[in-house]
Amino acid sequence: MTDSLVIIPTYNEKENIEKIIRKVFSLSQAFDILIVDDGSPDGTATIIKNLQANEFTGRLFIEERTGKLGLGTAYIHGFKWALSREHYQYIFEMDADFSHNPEDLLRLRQACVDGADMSIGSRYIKGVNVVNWPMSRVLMSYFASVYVRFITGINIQDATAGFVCFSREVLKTIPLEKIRFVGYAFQIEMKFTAIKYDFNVVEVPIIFTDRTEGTSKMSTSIFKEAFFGVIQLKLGSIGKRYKRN
Ligand SMILES: Nc1nc2c(ncn2[C@@H]2O[C@H](COP(=O)(O)OP(=O)(O)O[C@H]3O[C@H](CO)[C@@H](O)[C@H](O)[C@@H]3O)[C@@H](O)[C@H]2O)c(=O)[nH]1
Repeated sequence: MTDSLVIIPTYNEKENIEKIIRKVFSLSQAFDILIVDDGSPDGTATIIKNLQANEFTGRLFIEERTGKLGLGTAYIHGFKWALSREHYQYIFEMDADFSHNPEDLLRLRQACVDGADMSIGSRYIKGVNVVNWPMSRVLMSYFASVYVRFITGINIQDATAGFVCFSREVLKTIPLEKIRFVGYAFQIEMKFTAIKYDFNVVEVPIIFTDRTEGTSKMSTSIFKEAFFGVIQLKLGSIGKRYKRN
């Protein structure tokens, strides 16, 4: 039984999903995987269920939801699933499309073993480590983090990062039912809230490589949610007490 669970949300990832599952299971550290699939019309779930039944029973899990409900709620669903199983001490967020290198799971885990409560795979600690994104997307993502720092005051270089290791304690403490954002603002909200609860959040440098298979689900509404969401987060935190039980 392993203490580490990687949660991977999926929507139409049939080109990537089998490869990423095999890669995670080939690592030197044992990880379980939970996929949260939103009824992908391309049949992603069928691929996962076959692997689960034929090769990876007891290590690979799937939660299926009916329809595209967003990245944030997929992770909240996965976090609750993980918390209901006592043995998971390190719970990860990772994309399905290899933009996050699964090898880096080991470094993220080690940062938490060494004392961090939450470790973030960060593209912007030492310059800009993004491969194959158009310049417009790099600039948007980089300046999104500058904007988040400016408005919220949190000292995180990569505020929208989606490659994260949480210690169990962080997910037990953050009131998950109050996390309100569903797109990339969700990533900002989780980091902001963990810092407000005074957890030790560290950034680990990674190289982010844009997907070569499948398509991004980034949209204008997700961008807008993040832009205005940051202001809402800041205003909503004023006068609020973040007290651990
Ligand atoms: N279940 C579910 N999964 C989803 C949904 N939307 C996206 N996903 C899954 O979430 C992962 C990331 O989605 P992408 O659409 O590939 O994200 P991206 O545009 O490459 O965004 C990257 O950059 C963002 C901003 O920096 C990051 O916030 C994000 O995590 C990711 O690393 C993929 O595994 C994708 O299948 C959804 O509504 N439901």
